[in-house]
Amino acid sequence: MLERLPLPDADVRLDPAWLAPGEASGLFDALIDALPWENHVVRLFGREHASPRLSCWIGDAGARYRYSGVSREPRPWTAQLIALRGRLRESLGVDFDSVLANLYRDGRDAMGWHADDERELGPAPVIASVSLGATRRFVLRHRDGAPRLALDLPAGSLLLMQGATQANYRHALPRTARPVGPRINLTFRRIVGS
Ligand SMILES: O=C(O)CCC(=O)C(=O)O
Ligand SMILES: [Fe+2]
Repeated sequence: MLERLPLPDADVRLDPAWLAPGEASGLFDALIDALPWENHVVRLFGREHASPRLSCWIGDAGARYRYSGVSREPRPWTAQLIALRGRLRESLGVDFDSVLANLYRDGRDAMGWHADDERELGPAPVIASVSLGATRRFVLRHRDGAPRLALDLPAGSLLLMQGATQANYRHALPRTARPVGPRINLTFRRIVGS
């Protein structure tokens, strides 16, 4: 069951057990082999850095997307991701056209503070985030500085961010010194007007 979290100026919902444990681990094993994981290079203050994770952008042929300032053509859907997209349509009534897959190999891999507020996603993006593998902490912070909220995202969890969430909050997946195994996160998105 998706439960709405007590965050003002946002609409964030969490189901910690959206997938059964066996389904989540089967999907993790399938995706780690099936997806063409890449180490994207990001430009920061004029310098190029390998981003601290592997990723892969998948979507319908028309779902062009700008990411780190570069317009990307998506990779084609895999059978597992088509099935998962269908499950999300049933659960949420939302038809996603693309998914950004991230692979955090260990606790050194992370994602910095950002909002998924690219123009392509429209004024009130709906983002469905499915986590597989190791549990990692996810943090949200209001653009005013507070409030902030930390959540653990276990394997099989579904986190939904919609409404004014991206306009008013940023989120991140911090590094951790704790020994943690690999984690896959899938953020399903819908490109408005594509
Ligand atoms: O790994 C996560 O849980 C967050 C990923 C994320 O924020 C993104 O892909 O935009
Ligand atoms: Fe994000």
